[in-house]
Amino acid sequence: MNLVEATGLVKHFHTGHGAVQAIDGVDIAVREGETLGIVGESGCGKSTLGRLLTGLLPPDRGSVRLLGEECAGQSRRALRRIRPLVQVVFQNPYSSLNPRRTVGRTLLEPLAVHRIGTPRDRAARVAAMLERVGLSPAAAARYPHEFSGGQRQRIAIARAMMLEPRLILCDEAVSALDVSVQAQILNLLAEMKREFGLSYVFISHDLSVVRHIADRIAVMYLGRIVEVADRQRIWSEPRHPYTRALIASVPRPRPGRPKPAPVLHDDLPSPIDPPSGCRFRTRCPVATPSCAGQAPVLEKMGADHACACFHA
Ligand SMILES: Nc1ncnc2c1ncn2[C@@H]1O[C@H](COP(=O)(O)OP(=O)(O)OP(=O)(O)O)[C@@H](O)[C@H]1O
Repeated sequence: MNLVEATGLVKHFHTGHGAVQAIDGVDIAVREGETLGIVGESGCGKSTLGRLLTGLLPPDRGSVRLLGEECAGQSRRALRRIRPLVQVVFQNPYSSLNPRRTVGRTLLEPLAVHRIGTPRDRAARVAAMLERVGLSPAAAARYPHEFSGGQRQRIAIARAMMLEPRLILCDEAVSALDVSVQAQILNLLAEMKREFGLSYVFISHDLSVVRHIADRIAVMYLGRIVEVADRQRIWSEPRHPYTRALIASVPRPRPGRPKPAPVLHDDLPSPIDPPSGCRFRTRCPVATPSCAGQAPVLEKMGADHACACFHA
């Protein structure tokens, strides 16, 4: 079953330089209990898509159905009912936690806003959740600056869990952490998913991170999904030249070997004036003149695998 179903999503941001085509024709679903990874270079539209899929941002066009309910075009009041089911963990726990509030107050707040439980129940829930994420209940009396980066991300996860959500958007949630701490947080997220039957939309520019946590991976390029498949298939049988380039650029340290040359040399073209037809064609090693015409659409390449490339 699908927890989220998005079709025909378009989101442009109007700036002094023109309209940024952040999302331009995306169809994607998030299945119940899955982790959907979204990867792509910085500026491809990952965060915008994550915010659209979780109802945090309204699309210009298209539909987002969350648990069967249409989010697009709904009033704030109507959205308030489904909001608690969707929570977010951002990249930077330093800025996403209020430095002037104790951890306990931060965790209590969502319960108080939604009038859940008595004050005593709420305090017990906070203590239990702190323990669940690997912190002491005594952490409730302390302030964010007293914790390390990894601990703060545990607090952010605890806060996201307080309202028993069905879906958590993790936007570069481990990108600011050291590799060993990243692994601990990824393990915690995986445990929480199993235990609470959660789904995640997991956004990262780092394919090697997404590979560890995602069940399915959607690869984005300039506002569009160019390939989507289960994680093994994306890794072992990538069909889109952009996916191949991303995989080739994942560093695989081999002692004594020189570092490979970068695969994606040029910068991402401007999302204000993207290339016609296939948007990747200006950087693509297999592009032909016909790629400048029609834009390729996602076509089925096998079970649970789709790719938008004329040469796939
Ligand atoms: N509020 C906004 N106003 C104007 N442009 C925006 C806004 N939000 C995003 N953009 C632009 O939309 C495009 C997609 O941004 P988005 O943050 O979704 O990409 P991303 O892949 O998540 O990149 P990053 O990893 O750098 O956040 C970028 O060109 C960005 O500058």
